Amino acid sequence: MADRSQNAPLRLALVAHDAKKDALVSWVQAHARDLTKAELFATGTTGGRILDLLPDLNLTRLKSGPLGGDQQLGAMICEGRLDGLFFFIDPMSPMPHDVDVKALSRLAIVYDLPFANSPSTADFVLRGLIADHTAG
Ligand SMILES: O=C(CO)COP(=O)(O)O
Repeated sequence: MADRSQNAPLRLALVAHDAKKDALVSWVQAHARDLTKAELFATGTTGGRILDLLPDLNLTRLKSGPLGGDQQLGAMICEGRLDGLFFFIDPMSPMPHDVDVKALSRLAIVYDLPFANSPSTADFVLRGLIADHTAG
């Protein structure tokens, strides 16, 4: 994780493809207590779905994924402005913006950013990030 003050909130990105949005929203709801303390960034439609349910979260909505939101998050990764990426990818449907999906995933790997693609992995990644953050 980037070297930051223990008091600074975790900066987490939330993204889900349409078939996975329900799963991500449920996951966010289940972890709302922890996520309330974080600074959240989401692609446009995903962020809207989350804020419909949890309007008090500190969440910044970026462009929709296919309109550049994935690339905005990629830029944030390059600039060291994210501590984790929760990207629930739909492995069953072809995506017209597959290049953006690949680019975002690739940058998460290039920069060794904690990166979760499913609810069970997301549980572990969030727990690890919080433990690491608390340990300072
Ligand atoms: O397509 C996405 C990620 O590749 C997600 O974008 P939306 O949250 O705008 O649907």
